[in-house]
Amino acid sequence: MRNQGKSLTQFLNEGVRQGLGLEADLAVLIGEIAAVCKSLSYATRAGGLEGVLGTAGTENVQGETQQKLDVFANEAMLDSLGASEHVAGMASEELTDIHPVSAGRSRGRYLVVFDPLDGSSNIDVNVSVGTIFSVLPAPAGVSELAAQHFLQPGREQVCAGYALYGPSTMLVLTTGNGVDGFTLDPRVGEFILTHPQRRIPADTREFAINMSNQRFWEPPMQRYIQECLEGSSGPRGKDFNMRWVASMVAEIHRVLIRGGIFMYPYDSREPKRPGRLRLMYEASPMAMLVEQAGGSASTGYKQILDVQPDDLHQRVPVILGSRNEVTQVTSYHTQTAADAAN
Ligand SMILES: O=P(O)(O)OC[C@H]1O[C@](O)(COP(=O)(O)O)[C@@H](O)[C@@H]1O
Ligand SMILES: [Mg+2]
Ligand SMILES: [Mg+2]
Repeated sequence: MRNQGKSLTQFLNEGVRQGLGLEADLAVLIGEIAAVCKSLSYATRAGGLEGVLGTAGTENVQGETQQKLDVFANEAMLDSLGASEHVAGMASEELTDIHPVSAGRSRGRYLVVFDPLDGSSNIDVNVSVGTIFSVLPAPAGVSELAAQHFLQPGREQVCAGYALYGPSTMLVLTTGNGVDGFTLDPRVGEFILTHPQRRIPADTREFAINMSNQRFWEPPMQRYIQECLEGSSGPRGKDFNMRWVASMVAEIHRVLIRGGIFMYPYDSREPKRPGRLRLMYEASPMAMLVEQAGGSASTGYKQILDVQPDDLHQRVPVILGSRNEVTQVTSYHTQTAADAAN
């Protein structure tokens, strides 16, 4: 077994001391988020032993069936971060409305938005799941926190990250200074820096998309995937590999480790819904991580981090990962839009 590296606590303390834009109260908040993720890792690991598998028999605001672990993870986040003096309020995939935190004390400086358990269709089949979080500045001097205070574009995030509950548990985060990955050492119960300053290679031969939706995609996406499938004998002149885990956390982790492009594009299954993934607690935090690691994140028409949310649970098309590949897809969108305008 290898020796211990730097712990998350040491890393955060150093970040604050070096004045690299990491404020002391944000560092404390990140430590608090990490602590909840640790407890969720243990719950996920216990699986059937603790009776956490299966559906909860309820639906969330989006009409999706909640798994027991969705509910448990949501409550764990609300309970733990509700006790933080740095949090003014929270919003979650599993809550219809915002969850203000104040109760008799001065309001914290941050809003935390999260997907408490991402990939919940994978829980019962023992495949990787995770927690995605986004930290935004809280408004100063408002008497009552409202949903509109959360509706900030991803560029405003002061921290974004995820915990991945896989063969090992990892915490991957950015505060705007690159992307660092930590592995939970189960022997000491600490997150240890194992993947400092990740960089996503600009080129890739690996794509991730749910191919079962192919007939519902727009022409630029049809073209891009068709060309990937044609491989070395097609216009791209190279063979591609495909992956689909159905846990965004696991897909983005793969992209951060070895490159690739991940897409959940617009599709016409439900025309009023501009995509499957949620902007505020799936797309935006992942887009910040990917951009901070040198990759790119787009809806096809604009950078995800520039999308102004108009609803907490807003959906958005997502195309992110290796920079040159994302550029290839967006160029097809731009071209189609230009052709339609002429
Ligand atoms: O059903 P599909 O198309 O495979 O959807 C998979 C996508 O849905 C999600 O699981 C949605 O997340 P939740 O489990 O938090 O609802 C993403 O992680 C993933 O990319
Ligand atoms: Mg999710
Ligand atoms: Mg979820």
